[in-house]
Amino acid sequence: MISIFKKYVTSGVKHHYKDETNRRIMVVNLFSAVGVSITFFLGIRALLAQELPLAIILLTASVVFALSQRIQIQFGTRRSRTVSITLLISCLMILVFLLLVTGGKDNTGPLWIYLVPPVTMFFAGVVRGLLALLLFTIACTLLFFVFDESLLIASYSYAFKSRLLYSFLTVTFLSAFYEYSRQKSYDIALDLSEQFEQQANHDHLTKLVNRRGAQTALEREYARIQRSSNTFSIAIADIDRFKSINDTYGHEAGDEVLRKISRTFSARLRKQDILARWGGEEFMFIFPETSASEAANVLEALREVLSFAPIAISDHDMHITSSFGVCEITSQIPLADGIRHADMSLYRAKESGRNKVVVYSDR
Ligand SMILES: Nc1nc2c(ncn2[C@@H]2O[C@H](COP(=O)(O)OP(=O)(O)OP(=O)(O)O)[C@@H](O)[C@H]2O)c(=O)[nH]1
Repeated sequence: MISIFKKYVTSGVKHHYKDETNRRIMVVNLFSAVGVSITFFLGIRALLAQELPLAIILLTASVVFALSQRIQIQFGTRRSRTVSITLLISCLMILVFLLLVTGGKDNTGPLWIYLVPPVTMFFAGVVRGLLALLLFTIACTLLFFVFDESLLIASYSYAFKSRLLYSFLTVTFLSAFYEYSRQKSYDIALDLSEQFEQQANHDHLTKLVNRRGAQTALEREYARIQRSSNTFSIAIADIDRFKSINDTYGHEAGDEVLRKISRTFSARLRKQDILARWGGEEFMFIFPETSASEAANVLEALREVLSFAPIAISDHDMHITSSFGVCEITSQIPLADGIRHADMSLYRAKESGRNKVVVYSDR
C-alpha cells in the first residue's frame, strides 16, 4: 500500500529536473490524490442524500483533479505542468466559489475557502498567486455583497460574510509572506550550492578548472567519442625548472608565474578547448575532435609565445619555458592509458632538453 502511494506521488519525477520542479510535481500528485479522494467521497455522499447539484459539482471536481495530474504525467513538458497547475488552481477556486454559492452541506462549504491561498501561492508563486487571489477575492466580494440576491442560494449573515472575507485576506497575506520567504531561502540555498560546485571544480590560484573538473571533462569527452567514433587529443604541460623560480624569487613570484602562464595559455585556445590545472606546475589541455598533430601545432605556437615573450614578475623579466606531452585518445584505448601516454611523452620532452612538444608514439 505504502509503495503504491509512493509510486503515485513520485510519478513524473525525473532526476534531471531541478529539485524545485520535482517538488512541485510531487505536490501536484499529492494534492490531486487528496482532492480526488475528498471530492469523490463527498460527491457520492451528496448523491446518496439526493443533493444532486452538490453531487455534480463535487464529482466534476474529482474528475478535473484526476485529469490535471494525468496531464503533467502524460506529456512531461514545462507547458503541460503549467496547464496542470492552472487546472488545479482554477478547479479549486471554482469548487470553493460554488460551495459559497450553495453553502455545501449544512452551510459548511465556506470553510474550504482557507485551502485556496496556500495552494495557489505554492503552485503559482507570489506574483501570479496574488493576482489570482485578487481576482478570486473580487469574485467572492461581488457574490456576497452585489449579486447576493440573484446568485447566492445559501443564506449568510452580513457579519459572517465580512468576517469570512477578512480572515481569508489575512490567510492570503500570511501565505504570500510564507511563499516569499520560502522562495528567497530556496534561491539562497541554490546560489550557495552553485558556488560550492564552482569552488569544488576550480583552482583557487589560476581560476582554471582543477584536476577534479578536468577528470569530469575527460570522462565526458571519452563518452562522446564512444558514441561518435571520433577522437580527441590531450596534452600535459609542465613548466621547466619551476623550482628554481620559487627558490630564486620566492613562492609568491612562483604563484604569479602560474597565473600569468595560465592566462597566456587560455588566451590562445579555441572556445571548445579546455585548460585545467592538473597539479602543482602542470596543466592539462583537452582538445575535442582534434588529432594529435593538430594539437601539437597549437601547442608548438604556445611554446614559442612562452619562450620568446618574457614574463614580468616583480621588476624582473623572466624567460620561462614549458614542455608538453601530447596523446590522441581513441575509443579503443582506456582513458587512463591515454593520460599515462601523455605523461610519458612529457617525460620524453623533459629528458630531451625541455621546451619541447612531444607527441606520443609507442615506438
Ligand atoms: N609557487 C608555487 N610553486 C608550486 C606550486 N605547486 C608546486 N610548486 C612547486 O613547483 C616545483 C616543481 O619542481 P620540480 O617538480 O622539481 O620540477 P622543476 O623544477 O619544474 O623541473 P622540471 O620539471 O624537471 O623542469 C616545486 O618546487 C613545487 O614546490 C604552487 O602552487 N605555487
